Amino acid sequence: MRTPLKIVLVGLPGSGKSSLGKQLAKQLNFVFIDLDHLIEQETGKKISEIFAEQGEGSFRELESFYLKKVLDGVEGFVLSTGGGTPCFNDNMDLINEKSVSVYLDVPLEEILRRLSGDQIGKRPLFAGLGQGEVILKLKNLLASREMYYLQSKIKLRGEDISPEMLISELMTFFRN
Ligand SMILES: Nc1ncnc2c1ncn2[C@@H]1O[C@H](COP(=O)(O)OP(=O)(O)O)[C@@H](O)[C@H]1O
Ligand SMILES: O=C(O)C1=C[C@@H](OP(=O)(O)O)[C@@H](O)[C@H](O)C1
Ligand SMILES: [Mg+2]
Repeated sequence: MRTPLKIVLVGLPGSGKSSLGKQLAKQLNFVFIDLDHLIEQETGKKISEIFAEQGEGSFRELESFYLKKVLDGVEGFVLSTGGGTPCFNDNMDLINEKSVSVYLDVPLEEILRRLSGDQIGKRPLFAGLGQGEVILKLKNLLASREMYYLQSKIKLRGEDISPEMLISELMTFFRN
């Protein structure tokens, strides 16, 4: 595999971008960047506070700004985006121009299992929703976002996508 690289993970909330990104970066000895975490660090505010105080529009502007900054930076990183990142402004085009994009396509039932409990409260898009409403929200998000996710260079489907699976797909991608 040609290294170093820029690897960007995309997918629905709960698909495992943040968790898998961290593990993948460790295995590849790359820098790990979580876009939400970076925004929180740079603004000194939680994502939920930005949504509540400034609205989603402001969050999307911040998200595009920091995405561009990371993509323009030095190679050798894994970037975990937020679920909406590829779907606003020209973000998906930029991601594909500057990196190897990977779509984590996890079945909705599995995402629903993962997003129960404390995980919902951390995600403003799901705040205050009951179980039935969460599945409806996920279905709606997938319907409107899949067209962006599917533009990814690598697509992985499964309930438990491991760093090893991803590394194997990356090697195939670069062989072809
Ligand atoms: N492969 C997996 N199997 C089971 N649970 C997982 C897996 N990957 C992530 N999770 C759990 O699902 C939740 C959401 O994962 P996270 O990495 O934050 O997703 P994302 O960043 O895509 O929203 C977390 O509680 C995490 O521990
Ligand atoms: O899907 C979305 O629009 C969002 C997903 C979140 O990230 P995760 O996908 O890591 O939950 C975070 O960026 C923000 O709450 C908005
Ligand atoms: Mg995340």
